[in-house]
Amino acid sequence: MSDTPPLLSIANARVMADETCILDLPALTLHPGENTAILGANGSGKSTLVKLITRQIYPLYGGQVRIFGQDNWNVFDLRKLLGIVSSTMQLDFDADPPLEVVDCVVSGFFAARGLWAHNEVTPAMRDASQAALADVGAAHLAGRSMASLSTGEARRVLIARALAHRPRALLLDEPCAGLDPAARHHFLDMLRAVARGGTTLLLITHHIEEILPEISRIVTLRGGRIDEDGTKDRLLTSAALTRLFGLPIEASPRGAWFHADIMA
Ligand SMILES: Nc1ncnc2c1ncn2[C@@H]1O[C@H](COP(=O)(O)OP(=O)(O)OP(=O)(O)O)[C@@H](O)[C@H]1O
Repeated sequence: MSDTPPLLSIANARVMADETCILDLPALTLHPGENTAILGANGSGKSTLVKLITRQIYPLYGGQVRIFGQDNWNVFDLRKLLGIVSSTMQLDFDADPPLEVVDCVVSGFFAARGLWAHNEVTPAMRDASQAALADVGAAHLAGRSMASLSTGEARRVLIARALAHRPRALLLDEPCAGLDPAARHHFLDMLRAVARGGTTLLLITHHIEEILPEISRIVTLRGGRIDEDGTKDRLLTSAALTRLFGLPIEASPRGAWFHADIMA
C-alpha cells in the first residue's frame, strides 16, 4: 500500500440550506490516480459537493472534508495540488481592463483573477504558463484578451491556468457546458492527454457522453446522497441511468465511451 494520502476524503459531511439538508455524505474517499466521474441529475447536489471541495462552503459541525490528507488549506497551497475549472469561471476573467491570455494563466500562480502590481511574476512562471498553453493547444491565443475568446478557447486557457502549477489533480465542474460538438470533441481529447500525463481527473457532470475512457470510477448522486459507487460497466447501463435520471434511457457503449438516448 502507498502512503500517499487520499486526494479527497469526506466523512459525515452534511450541508444545510433553508433548514433542509441538501448534501449528506457519510463517507467518500478518492485516491490519486483514480480518475472519477460524479454523475447526477439537476439538483442532485453536484455543485454543493464542488463548493465543499473548493472551500466555498463548509459542512456542519462534525463533518470532515480532507484534501490530500489535510483539513485546512490556504487557497494558494491548495491550487498547487488541485486545479479547478468550471464552466462559469470564464465570466471571472472578462475583466476591465482586459486581461491578456498569458497573464490570465500566470494569475493562477497567485490564485487571483488577474495580475496586480504587488504580484512578483518570475520568468519561470511565464515559461510554465506558455508551456501549459502549448500543452492544451492554445499557444496561438497568447496576446489576445480573455474577453475576446470564444467559450471553447477560454475553456482551454482556464485548463492551462489550472495545469501551469502541475497540480496532482484537476476538478472539472461541467467542463464541456457551452461547447459546440467539435469544440467538445477536441476539448475531451485534450483532457484525455492530461489524464494520460498523470494528473488525476475528478469530473462533475450530468452527461455520460463526456465520461472519458480514462475514467474508471463512477459515483452517482441522488437527492444529495451517494446513490451508487462503482465501475462504468455497472453504472452506465440503461437500467442504472433510467433509475438515476428518472426517465427511460438507453445506454450503449461506443468503443471506450458511453452514449445515452432518451426513450420517451
Ligand atoms: N442556497 C440554497 N438555498 C436553498 N436550496 C439550495 C441552495 N443551494 C442549493 N440548494 C438546493 O440544493 C439542491 C442541490 O443543488 P445543487 O446546485 O448542488 O445541484 P446540482 O446537482 O449541482 O444541480 P445542477 O445540475 O442543476 O447544477 C437543489 O435542490 C437546490 O435547489
